[in-house]
Amino acid sequence: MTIDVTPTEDAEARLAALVELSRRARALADAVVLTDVPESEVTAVAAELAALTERLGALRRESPRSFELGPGGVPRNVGNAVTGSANPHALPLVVRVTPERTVRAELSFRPVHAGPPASVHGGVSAMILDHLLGEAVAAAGFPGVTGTLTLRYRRPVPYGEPLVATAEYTRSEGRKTWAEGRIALPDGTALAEASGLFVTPAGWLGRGAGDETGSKSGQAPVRER
Ligand SMILES: CCCCCCCC/C=C\CCCCCCCC(=O)SCCNC(=O)CCNC(=O)[C@H](O)C(C)(C)COP(=O)(O)OP(=O)(O)OC[C@H]1O[C@@H](n2cnc3c(N)ncnc32)[C@H](O)[C@@H]1OP(=O)(O)O
Repeated sequence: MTIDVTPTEDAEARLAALVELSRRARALADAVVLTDVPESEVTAVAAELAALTERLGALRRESPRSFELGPGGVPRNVGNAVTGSANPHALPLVVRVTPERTVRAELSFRPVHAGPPASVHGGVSAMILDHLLGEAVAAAGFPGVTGTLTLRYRRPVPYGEPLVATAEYTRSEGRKTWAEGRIALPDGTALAEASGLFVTPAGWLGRGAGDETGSKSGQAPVRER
């Protein structure tokens, strides 16, 4: 796990530029899957993209940004595949912890997430629920990695429509913690439901979630077992 020192203002400005780049890359990806322009135009755009990719690759990190402390010591993960504002693959999902320490995210899937006709790929729904259940166990003070994840797909998940994903901690036993969650229509109709078992790696015990010291993280500390 990489923990950066508190960033400077310049680093924040550069991050804001990366967030904007990622936003535009997402719009590009949706345009790619929906475009109906002629082949010559597709080929021309592909050539421009190759040049842009080369420019970005002129200076590369070894791996995407991971957990780090943002301004005020608040942990963030801007490179994450689900929540990362600086990752074009991410929705990005904005997860809120409720006063009851359950978690909730409002989301809308995009054309790039298509699976069966007019609906979202089941693996994409699973990815979202995996993350949300992981947030729920972390919010309860039992952060961990996914051991098992079980999905029940009740109805097709549409893209382009407002949806709500929620999850909550259910129980804990030693280093194992269980959680449940669902993706639903705004009226609460469940479309996909998940239950999962998360395991706290032994090396995480006694530490704060999101930082090495347990201080200033703004997250629940890893609970005593
Ligand atoms: C410094 C603190 C930092 C905290 C930071 C947290 C911040 C949180 C903030 C924001 C939330 C973010 C949310 C993220 C969500 C996304 C999650 C993912 O996508 S995770 C990627 C996919 N999952 C993997 O890659 C796991 C790969 N597997 C492993 O690493 C190991 O297998 C691991 C850790 C799961 C288990 O390894 P062992 O060596 O610790 O396990 P052993 O000691 O054998 O088992 C302990 C107990 O767990 C059970 N167990 C182990 N693995 C299991 C499994 N896969 N399924 C069911 N049970 C399992 C065992 O049966 C045992 O149970 P018995 O104590 O005997 O009752």
